[in-house]
Amino acid sequence: MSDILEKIIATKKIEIAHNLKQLSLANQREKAQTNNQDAILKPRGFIRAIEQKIASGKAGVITEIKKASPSKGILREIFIPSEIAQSYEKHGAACLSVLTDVDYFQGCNAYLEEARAACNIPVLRKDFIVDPYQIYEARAIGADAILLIVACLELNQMKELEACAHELGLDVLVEVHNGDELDQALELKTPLLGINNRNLKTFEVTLQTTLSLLSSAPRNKILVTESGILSRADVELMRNNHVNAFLVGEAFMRSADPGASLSELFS
Ligand SMILES: O=P(O)(O)OC[C@@H](O)[C@@H](O)c1c[nH]c2ccccc12
Repeated sequence: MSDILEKIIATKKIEIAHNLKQLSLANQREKAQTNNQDAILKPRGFIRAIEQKIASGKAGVITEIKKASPSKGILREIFIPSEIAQSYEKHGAACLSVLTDVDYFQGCNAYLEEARAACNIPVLRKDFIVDPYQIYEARAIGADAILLIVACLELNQMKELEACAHELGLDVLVEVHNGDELDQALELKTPLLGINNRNLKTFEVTLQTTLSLLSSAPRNKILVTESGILSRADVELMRNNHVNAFLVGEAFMRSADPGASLSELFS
């Protein structure tokens, strides 16, 4: 595991222990199950939304709501998740990804709740998930999908977390950085496979990461290229290589009008 990831996970474990004292696992699960019975809060199909965009010949873009990151610091001073969500939806985003990590990304659960309430598209809880508690919590705050990062999980643990998510009706995005991680990710059921172009050890970003793993990914997977998509040339390079799903944050967060930048990048 890389240094920064190790640090984040150590902090995360303290956060989980703290949250468990505020709200028990049983209570968190009950909230999640109550949401599944609610017309507005029940899961919106995350994978389906991406598939529909791709089937209509468009890119399936997961647009991110992220105030800051460990590698770049503050990305956006005036940060209103509900407005950003509406702007993304209006300009054709397939889904949202909302950072809920407090300590390293300046996110929070309320941002996800606000963003989801302001739109009709599915929302991924972008966080560092290492415990089923966080999956119940994700559903309890209205998330439609979760992220599992292979670099910070054992295979058995990952399978357990995936099963927990699926039981709650959550979709799963599994994230890899290299071939070894890809092999592990293929042991999961989810068809949604994210390739992160950011090296978590050096923070170096290269789209080569996605290109180099393409030939190892089975055709039945939906590949999502993640991080460092900044220009139309980047988008074109990916689409020419049949990568049609994208996860983009920084390029939109630095823009005065995130939705307008989405249109510019993908029109
Ligand atoms: O802001 P960018 O370079 O467009 O990247 C978005 C997204 O890929 C990135 O935020 C990310 C990918 N995987 C993560 C895991 C945790 C936190 C953040 C991430």
